[in-house]
Amino acid sequence: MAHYARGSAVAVIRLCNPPVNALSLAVLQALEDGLKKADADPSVKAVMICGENGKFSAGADIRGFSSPERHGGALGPIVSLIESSEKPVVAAIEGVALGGGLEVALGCHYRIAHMKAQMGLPEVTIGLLPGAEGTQRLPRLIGVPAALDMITTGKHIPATEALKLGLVDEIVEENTIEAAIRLANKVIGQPLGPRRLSLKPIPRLPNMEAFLREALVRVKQQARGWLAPELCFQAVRAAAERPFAAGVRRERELLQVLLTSGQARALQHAFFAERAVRRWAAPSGASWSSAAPQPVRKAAVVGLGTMGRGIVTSLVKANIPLVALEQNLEYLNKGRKAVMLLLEREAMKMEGGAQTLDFHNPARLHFTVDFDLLRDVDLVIEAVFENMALKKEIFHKLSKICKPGALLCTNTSALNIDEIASATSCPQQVIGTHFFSPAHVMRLLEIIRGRHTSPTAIATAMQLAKALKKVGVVVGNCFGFVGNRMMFPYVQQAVFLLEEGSRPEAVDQVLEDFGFKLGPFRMSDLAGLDVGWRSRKDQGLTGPSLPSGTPARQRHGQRYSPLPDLLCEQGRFGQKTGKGWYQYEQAGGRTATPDPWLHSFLSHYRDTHHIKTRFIDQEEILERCLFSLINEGFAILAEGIASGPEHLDVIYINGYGWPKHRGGPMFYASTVGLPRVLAKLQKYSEVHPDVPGLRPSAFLKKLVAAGNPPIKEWMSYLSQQSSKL
Ligand SMILES: CC(C)(COP(=O)(O)OP(=O)(O)OC[C@H]1O[C@@H](n2cnc3c(N)ncnc32)[C@H](O)[C@@H]1OP(=O)(O)O)[C@@H](O)C(=O)NCCC(=O)NCCSC(=O)C[C@@H](O)CCCCCCCCCCCCC(=O)O
Repeated sequence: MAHYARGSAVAVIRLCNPPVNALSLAVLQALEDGLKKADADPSVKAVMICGENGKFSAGADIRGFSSPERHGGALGPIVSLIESSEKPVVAAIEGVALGGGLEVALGCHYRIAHMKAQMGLPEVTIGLLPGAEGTQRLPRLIGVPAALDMITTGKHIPATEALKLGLVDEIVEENTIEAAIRLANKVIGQPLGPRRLSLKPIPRLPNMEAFLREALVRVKQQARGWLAPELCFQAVRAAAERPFAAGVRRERELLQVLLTSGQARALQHAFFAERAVRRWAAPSGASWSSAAPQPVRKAAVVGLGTMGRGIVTSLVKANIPLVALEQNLEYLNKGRKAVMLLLEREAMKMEGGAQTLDFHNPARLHFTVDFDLLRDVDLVIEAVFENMALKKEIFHKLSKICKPGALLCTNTSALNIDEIASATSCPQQVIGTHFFSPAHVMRLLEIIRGRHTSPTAIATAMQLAKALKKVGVVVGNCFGFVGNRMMFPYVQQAVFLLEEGSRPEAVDQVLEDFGFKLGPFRMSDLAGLDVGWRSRKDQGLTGPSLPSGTPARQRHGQRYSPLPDLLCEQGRFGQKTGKGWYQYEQAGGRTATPDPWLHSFLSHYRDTHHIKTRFIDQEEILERCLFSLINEGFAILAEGIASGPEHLDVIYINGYGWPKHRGGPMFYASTVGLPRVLAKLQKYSEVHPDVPGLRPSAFLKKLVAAGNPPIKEWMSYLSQQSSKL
C-alpha cells in the first residue's frame, strides 16, 4: 500500500509493503491514487514520496511476476504521471531504491538520499531490463557511459557515488524525510521543465558511436549466453539515438523479447532459491527459526595450503580475529607469505572504499605453529589436505585443546564427517564446511551436517557463511556431498566421450556454449588432475592397491576409464605442470591449446582397447554430461541429502559455474521436461548398461509417472523421505 498524508503544503506518499516496499499492484494503485489526490487538492503545493521503515523500494514485486496479472508493466505510466505533475515531486531515498523503485525516483523532479542509501537498476540480474522507462531516463540524467554501466551490470551504488554521478541532488546524514520536505517547500513555484528527465537531451560524447561499439563487445564477452545485458545495452543505445518516446517504444519491444526468452523465469528462480536455502531444517525439528548461532569472536584456521590461505583471507575480510596454524615453521612461513600477498591484493581492491583490512596487527591475525594458541577460539576451520587419518589426528587434538563449545569445522570436499567427528569427544560440535577454490572469491559454502551435529553448530556455520558474504547451503553427509557427488557422473561421461571418439576441446566447447565458464577438461586442468588421482588411489581404484588382474576399463563390474590416471602417470597434472588435457605455454600457464600429443595418445588408447571410434554430436555430449548430473541430483533428493531442488541449483550456480540464466541443473531439467530427460537417460542407459550414472533414478521415474509436476511440488512426491539432513 501507499499511505497518503498532508502536512502544510507538502503531501507525503509513503510506499508501504514490508519488508522491502516492493511495488505490488496494491502499492501501485495507492501511489496513483495519492498522486491524483495531491493534484486535485489546491492546498497541496508539492509532493514527497518516501518508503516505510527506512527503505524507499526494492522495485517491482518479483513474486507477483508469476501471477496471472503481471503488474510490473503498470509502472511506466505511473512514472510518467509523477513526472508530468504540475507540483514538484521530491523522492526521499532511504535504505534502497532499486529497479522500479529507482524508476519512480527518476520520475520525481528532485531526489534526496540518505548517505547510507544504495541505488541501482538490478533488473538485468533477474533477466529483465528497467522497463518503466528507466533505460531512457537514467542516461539523460547521468550520461550514457555511467547509465550503461549501472544498467548492464545491475550493480548497487552508494549514495556518495550517486551524488557524484548527479543521480541525486543532495545527500544527508540526518533525517532524510525532513530534509526532503524542506527541499519540497523550497522548490514550490520553481519551473519544472528542466527537472523533467524525459525532456532532457542526452549528454553527448564526442565519440558516441565508437564508445557504443566497444561497450557492446565488452557486454557480449561478459554475458556468455545471458541475454539481458545485451538487450539492456540496446535499450540504452536507443536512448542515445532516438527521441524519448521512440526510446520508450524500443524499451518495451526489448522487454517483450526478454519476457519470452525463459531466462527471466530462470534468474528469478535463482533469486528466490538463494533466499530459500537460508531456511534450513533438521529432522529433529530444529531449524533456522529456532536455533541460535554462537558468537564467533575469534577463529582459527589449521593448514595454510591453497584452501587454508583463501579461508584465512576470507575471515580477515570479514573482520574476524584469527589464529593461522601450520605444522612447522617452513610451511608456516610459506603460508604466511602467500596469505599476505592475497591480503595485499584484496586491500588494493578495497582502496577508497569504506572498509579497510587490518592484517598486520598480530592481535587480529596471528601466525603460529603452537596448537596451544587455539585454546580460546570459538571456531576452528581445519583445511589440511584430504586424508582421513590426518584429519582424524587433528580433530582428536582439537577436541582436547579447544574450549568446550568451540565449533570444529572440517574443510573437505568428500570425506565422511561422522568418521572425522568420531575422533573427538564432542561430535555435536563437528561440522563440514566445504569451501570452493579460490576460497576468498567463490560464493558457495557447502555446510555438511553429520549424524551428531547440533542445531547450534549448523546455525553458527550458516551465520559464518553470511559474515563471509557467502551462500551457505546445508546438506547431508555422503561421499562428495551434493556438489561433487553430482559432478562425478558429469566428468565421468566427459571422459567416456573421449574414449568413444570425442576430443577435450569438442566436449568443452559444447558445455561452454551452454554457458559454463569452463568445460570439464579445462576445469580439470585448472583444479589439477592429481587431486582426483589421489582420491582414486585412496579408494583403491588405481595405483598399487589395485588387485592385479583387474580389467583396465572396469571396476566393481562397472565401466571405468583409466584415462585420467594414465595422464597423471605421465606427470600431466594440468596447468600446474603445463600439460594435462591441453598443453599450456609453460608450467602454471593459463592458455589452453589443443595438444596433438593427447590426440595421438587417445588414438593409441582406443586401438589398444579395440574401441570403435564414432562421430559424437553436440546433442549427445550435452545430454550425457548434463542429464547424468541431473539424474544424480534426483537420487540425492530421494535420499534426503538435500532438502529441495533449489538447494542443488544454488550449489551449482555458486560453486560450479552453472550459468545462472539457466536457473541451475534441476530448474533446467524442469524446463527441458522430465519426460524428455527420462527418455534420453533410458536411451543412453540401454547403450551403456555398465554405467550406473545413466540409469534413471527412481525419483525421476516417479515424477514422470505423476505427470511431470512443477518443480515447487517435487518434494511432495517423496512420501517417506529418509532425511539425512
Ligand atoms: C532489496 C535487497 C537488496 C534486500 O536484501 P536483503 O539481503 O536485506 O534481504 P533479502 O534479499 O533477504 O530480501 C528480504 C525479503 O524481500 C524479498 N524481496 C526482495 N526484493 C523483492 C522484490 N523486488 N519483490 C519481491 N520480493 C522481494 C526477498 O525475497 C526476501 O523475502 P524471502 O521471503 O524470499 O526471504 C534484495 O532483496 C534485492 O536485491 N532485491 C531485488 C531487487 C530487484 O531485483 N529489483 C528489481 C525488481 S524488477 C523491477 O523493478 C522491474 C521494473 O523495472 C519494472 C519493469 C516493468 C516490466 C515488468 C514486466 C513484468 C513481467 C515479468 C515476468 C517475469 C517472468 C515470468 O514470470 O514469466
